[in-house]
Amino acid sequence: MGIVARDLVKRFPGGSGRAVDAVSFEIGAGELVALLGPSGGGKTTVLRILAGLESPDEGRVLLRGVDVTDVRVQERNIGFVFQSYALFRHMTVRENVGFGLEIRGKSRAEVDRVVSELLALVRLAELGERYPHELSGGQRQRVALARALAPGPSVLLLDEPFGALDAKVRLELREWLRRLHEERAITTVFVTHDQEEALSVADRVIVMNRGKVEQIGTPEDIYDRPATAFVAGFVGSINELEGEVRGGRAALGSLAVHAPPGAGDGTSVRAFVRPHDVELVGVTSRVEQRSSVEVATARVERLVRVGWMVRIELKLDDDQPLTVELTKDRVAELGLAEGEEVFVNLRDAKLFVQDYSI
Ligand SMILES: Nc1ncnc2c1ncn2[C@@H]1O[C@H](COP(=O)(O)OP(=O)(O)OP(=O)(O)O)[C@@H](O)[C@H]1O
Repeated sequence: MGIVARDLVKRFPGGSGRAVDAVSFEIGAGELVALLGPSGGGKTTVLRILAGLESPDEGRVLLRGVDVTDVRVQERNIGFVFQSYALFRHMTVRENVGFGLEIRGKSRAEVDRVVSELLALVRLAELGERYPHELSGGQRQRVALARALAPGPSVLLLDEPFGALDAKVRLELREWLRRLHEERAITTVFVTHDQEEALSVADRVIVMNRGKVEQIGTPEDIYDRPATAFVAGFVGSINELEGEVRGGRAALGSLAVHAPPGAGDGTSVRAFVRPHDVELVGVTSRVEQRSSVEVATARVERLVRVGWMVRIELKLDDDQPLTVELTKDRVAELGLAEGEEVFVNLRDAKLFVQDYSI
């Protein structure tokens, strides 16, 4: 096992409760895992406890099978990269990457060899003599990663490593991190509040909220089988509908979907619906027949064009909002316009009765 966190608890003086509340997980050697959650959820604190920068009030940390809870940060053999990990400004790229090796007393030849190898790995071989201010943000983060990798850590911890970069660079670095991981397979944990980043890069995702682990699973588990209402709402959903079980069906305004098993009539339910699970059948005045008994009517409140996608904000008969995303071509084909009435249908919904999920 690469990393084991066992029942970690952390309270901060003056804090209102537990910043980290009985957090346990196991990360396999060579796994790439995302710690995902909203701001203040406890992700950074967990990462700092793994690193040894913070000590837990309770619980243990094991790295490669060894209990390191009481081992100092310098002796944990960990590499870190933080969001704004400042490089040494007066040092070139090569000197920055080699710094950790120099202070460990490695020979000049050894430092040169490792630095060249890492600069090739992070695709910066040509820029070794530059200074940090002569690099782009994305290049600087790659230097920070090379520097973290230089001493040969067994674990790499990244705290929002791409958080400060613009969307395009973030996307490139994500792919690059995935490739780097395929080449090196160092056990890696990265913190992010960006669900897309977590789902597209990680082997597994740990979702945290209010100091607790909500779910641990593969990106598919998290997206397709959310364990809690929090996960369903945080990952991928922008529609939340309320309703109740009636006649064996979950009635969500004028829509109806399968009811959670065992939920009797009158049970209140919350449904989370992905925008692509809403089917927009057509404009009522132009559709001859309802294609299914489950189809409901809704009014188009707003059409928001975002690149080649159009976000369609609907209002159901009972005034609950519902958002659909379609391509521009599909919107043109359907002849959608604000103020029109349309037929909608739900292909899928994640239903929760309090904490109970199906
Ligand atoms: N040094 C500290 N002293 C007091 N409270 C702290 C300290 N560090 C974190 N906290 C509190 O602990 C809770 C968890 O914070 P943490 O930074 O771990 O969350 P996070 O999920 O990483 O959020 P973010 O994405 O905003 O960094 C928050 O309520 C925060 O205010």
